[in-house]
Amino acid sequence: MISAWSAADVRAAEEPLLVAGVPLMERASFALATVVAGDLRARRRSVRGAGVALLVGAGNNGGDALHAGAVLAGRGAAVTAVLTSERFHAGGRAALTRAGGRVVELFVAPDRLGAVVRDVAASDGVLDGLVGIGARGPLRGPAADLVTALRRAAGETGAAPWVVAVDVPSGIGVDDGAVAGPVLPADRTVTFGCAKPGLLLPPAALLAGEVSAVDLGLGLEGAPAVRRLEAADVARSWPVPGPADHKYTRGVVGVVAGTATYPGAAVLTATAAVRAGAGMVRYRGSGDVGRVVVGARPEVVAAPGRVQSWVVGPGVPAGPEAADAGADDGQHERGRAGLAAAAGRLAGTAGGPVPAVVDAGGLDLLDDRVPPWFVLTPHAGELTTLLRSRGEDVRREDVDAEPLRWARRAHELTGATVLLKGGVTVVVGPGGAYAQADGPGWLATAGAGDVLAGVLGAMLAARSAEVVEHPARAAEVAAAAALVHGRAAHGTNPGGPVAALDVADAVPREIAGLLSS
Ligand SMILES: NC(=O)C1=CN([C@@H]2O[C@H](COP(=O)(O)OP(=O)(O)OC[C@H]3O[C@@H](n4cnc5c(N)ncnc54)[C@H](O)[C@@H]3O)[C@@H](O)[C@H]2O)[C@@H](O)CC1
Ligand SMILES: [K+]
Repeated sequence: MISAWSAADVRAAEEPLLVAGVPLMERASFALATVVAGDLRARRRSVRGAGVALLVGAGNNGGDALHAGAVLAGRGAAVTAVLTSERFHAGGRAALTRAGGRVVELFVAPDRLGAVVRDVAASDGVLDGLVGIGARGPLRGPAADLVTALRRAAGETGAAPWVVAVDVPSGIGVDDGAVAGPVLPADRTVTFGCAKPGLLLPPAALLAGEVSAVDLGLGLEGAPAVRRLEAADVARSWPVPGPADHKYTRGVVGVVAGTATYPGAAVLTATAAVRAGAGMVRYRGSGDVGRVVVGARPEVVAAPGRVQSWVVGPGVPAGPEAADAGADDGQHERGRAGLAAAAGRLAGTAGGPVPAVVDAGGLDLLDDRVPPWFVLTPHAGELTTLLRSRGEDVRREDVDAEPLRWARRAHELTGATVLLKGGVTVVVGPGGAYAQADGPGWLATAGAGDVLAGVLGAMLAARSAEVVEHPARAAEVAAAAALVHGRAAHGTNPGGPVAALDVADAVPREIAGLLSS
């Protein structure tokens, strides 16, 4: 698991160590230099003679870059620091100069920007130490001008140098992942003490490259702001069936999905649930769709009975007009019944509440407040509609710009656990926030969301009572489903296009791989 703490939590954890005289900057900058030296060796065989540019801001982030630059200069690199502010880390500058590095004071000669940009762009490696966790708002002043000019140069020539971000790519929203101004995209981020939320959250996470954390022994306490599950976390909590298990202990998934015109979503959802290890999949939607589903997956039972998680809505049209016009094949009514059962409100039926996955058209069927063991799985457009229906003045662009904020708002407004689909999937529930980046861009294809809903339905059914009793678990299970789904997409055709049904078909092999590694 990767855990990210807020800037304030990191500062609070650093404080006692600094008071005790622990040389945190020395440790951080030496580790940074070691990583950069490794990259330079991998890219051009040797550190000696490599051209390294340091982009240096006013604070300790610039100090880290200067000290790391001094270490690299000591190993024979040709290091140039570009100072963007009249304030800079004096000790770092002195160390760099002693080691033979050069300093360019961009802040006293802004007219040199063009020449500086050419030199930086031609270097073998760039360390971005403009701002770190002390940043206030988007980059401004000479730092912003420099990054803007470097981005423009990269756009014009198509050639961008290797960029290592110091602690974070300068200018990202450290705590919220926002990108409100110019940011130099990094190939790698070397982060200190622990990951920061902005390194996991979109859109900033997409600018961080590969993230490596340097352990500073910070002793962070309390819950992290954002987590990211890794394969081992998912494997550790996977309910591997034992000899005493049977289909009801494995979990039965009830599915209401698709319409007669669009039965594919139902096939994909049911297939994914079967493939993810459901004890049984019960199709509870319209009869016409049910025949298609059973034709595709003979394991599916199209009859009433016990259900341990519901999946409601994939491929079901949204909007009351659809139901009025009969275009929903009566799926809205069946979906409502499934959700009432999941909430434990269905009169006359045995069994208590069970988890539910609510997707696409199912999102229209929700009461104002729903239990936290309901996992809503909207994409950004659907989340916008959901939020607007509850009085929020929000546009799709706002959700794209701040996915965590708006997923959290939807959680607060509905009470549900919210899984916001995207290149990075964000999950917010009573158990906290997760950000998963497991799937390739190729996964953005029709039907992929139906497969995710089926995988999540099976995973919730297997943990049905546990999730209802401890709803904080719902977010973790949802994040785990995103991981399985994303990795299955990689697995089905590494580096190339994927089809949704192929992703579902790759799920069993992916789970076996997780469990055996
Ligand atoms: N506190 C510590 O003990 C450690 C801190 N470390 C480094 O120190 C960093 C934090 O240092 P600081 O607190 O000095 O803060 P930063 O270096 O992140 O930046 C703050 C400085 O940048 C300027 N600034 C703020 N917002 C700006 C903006 N939007 N545009 C342009 N300039 C802006 C401010 O004038 C301020 O002087 C961490 O990110 C990390 O790199 C590491 O050396 C590890 C130890
Ligand atoms: K930085």
